[in-house]
Amino acid sequence: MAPEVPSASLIAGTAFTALALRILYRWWDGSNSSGLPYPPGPKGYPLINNVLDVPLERPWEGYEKLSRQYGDIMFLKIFGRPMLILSSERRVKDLFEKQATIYSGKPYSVMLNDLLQFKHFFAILDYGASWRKHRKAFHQHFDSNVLPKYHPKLKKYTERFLVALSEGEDLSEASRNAIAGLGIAILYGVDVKSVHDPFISDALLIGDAFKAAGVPGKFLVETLPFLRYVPSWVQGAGFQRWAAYYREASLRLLNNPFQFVWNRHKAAEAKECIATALIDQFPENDPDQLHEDSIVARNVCAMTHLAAVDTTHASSQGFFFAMLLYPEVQKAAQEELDRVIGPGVIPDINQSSELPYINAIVKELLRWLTVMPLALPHLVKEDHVYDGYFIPKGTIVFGNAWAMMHDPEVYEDPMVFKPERYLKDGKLNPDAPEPLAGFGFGRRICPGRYLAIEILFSLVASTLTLYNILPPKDGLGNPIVPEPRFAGGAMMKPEPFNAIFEPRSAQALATLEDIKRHIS
Ligand code: HEM
Repeated sequence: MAPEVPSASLIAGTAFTALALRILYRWWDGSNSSGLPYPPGPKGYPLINNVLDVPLERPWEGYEKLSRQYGDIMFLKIFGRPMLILSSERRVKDLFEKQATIYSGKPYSVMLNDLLQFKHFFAILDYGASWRKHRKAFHQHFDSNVLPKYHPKLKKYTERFLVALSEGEDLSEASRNAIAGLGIAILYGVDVKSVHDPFISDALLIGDAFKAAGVPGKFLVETLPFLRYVPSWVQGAGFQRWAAYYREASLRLLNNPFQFVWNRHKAAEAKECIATALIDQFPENDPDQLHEDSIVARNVCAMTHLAAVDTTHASSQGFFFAMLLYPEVQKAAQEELDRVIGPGVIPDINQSSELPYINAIVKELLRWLTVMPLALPHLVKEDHVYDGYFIPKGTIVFGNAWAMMHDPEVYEDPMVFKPERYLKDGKLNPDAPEPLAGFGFGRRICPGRYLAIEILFSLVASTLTLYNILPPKDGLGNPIVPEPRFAGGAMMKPEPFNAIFEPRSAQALATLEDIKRHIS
């Protein structure tokens, strides 16, 4: 008997089911409309795809392990959202650099942009005309050729740090005060002495929120955006209450310091700084343009404030921690300082080229403690075919900076802190790899990297000139050397630790006394 002709509704039902199954299968098996495969990656499950493959704790290490199996370009999907992990210089160059027009977007984050309202000063997260204006301002104020004008301030805040150590202040707080104080002075021309000053405290608060929100997979609302409409009183909507708390600080950070300087500048009472330089460029006779430029200027200051402090502070903590674990590195550095500059004499930042070992310590610090191990994600702006693979528009791309800077093929004994790897015949080796992946990639590379390196150089050189950095002792007088343990969400830094700062010599004490006399 001939089979019955299916009714119209049966056809529609069957077609719908077939289509749904096909979509599900594609989601699952990795095929796509281009006919080309996605880059290799773990298979995952229908609907949730690779959710179970995503490492939430120390994700950089988890992805590095996965990439040993799947390769240096690895593709995953999270609830249908494509994600790419690049783990080698070659892949980073090919995509972030050579295809920069496609690979320089920033993913839209519901938590960051909408719930925390960071979108105001994260207009920079977009990749368009507005971003170019922001980026131009960053270059104008942070390229290496303009840094000398900040050197007197760098010296002043470094000296405050050295004195704080001599007075037994908490190491982490002292270095944060110095770095944040320097940032505020450069940006807003204001001298703050403590992280408890409201000029700084909002930035620290926002930094905490940013670090939490930056962990991929931390908030379900990123994957299921409709959750943003759930009212905060609903059971399980703790993320709404969390966001409301930080939202207020984000608006204060954006507006208050800048407005304060603008008002003072109008009264001719502001000190010269980046904010006043930006204000001076405002087109007074074009209200629309003035409005737009004033938003960019606020964003530039707030964004820099936020981007500079926690990162550089985490790196500085990495240095003090490394000195406890590697006393021989400390000795070698002090030998160079005493020989080239003289005992108890703090080198000027302009003498940097005479101190290859100190420079090598800074390089090794940036590699060993990769503060931003997965840097920050980029977004693919259009479909792209690369090396026979299809990479769809909307893919979120991470460069695994940690994996690149701990690749044993490039850095022998990658877990060991070894400045010598950058030296040859007592000089910096021009053929040694540059460990800069921790500053991100391509057109989005950190514009503050030159300043960060100068701050670190200044802290390293001056501290080692004046102090021996020693582990604390137990009741029997035995040194307690900390375990090399690093805390990390989106950012990596050593777990809290203690260190003793012992003035190295009579000359060092005399220098400290001299600083105390002239410091303001
Ligand atoms: C050790 C210290 C620092 C580290 C490890 C660091 C790292 C990074 C990373 C990984 C990115 C993302 C790059 C990308 O998307 O590919 C970034 C962006 C940025 N950094 Fe830094 N940074 C540091 C210090 C600073 C300082 C001192 C400043 C300011 C003076 C600064 C300002 C910025 C800004 C404005 C961006 C956003 C650039 C954009 O999206 O176009 N950073 N940084």
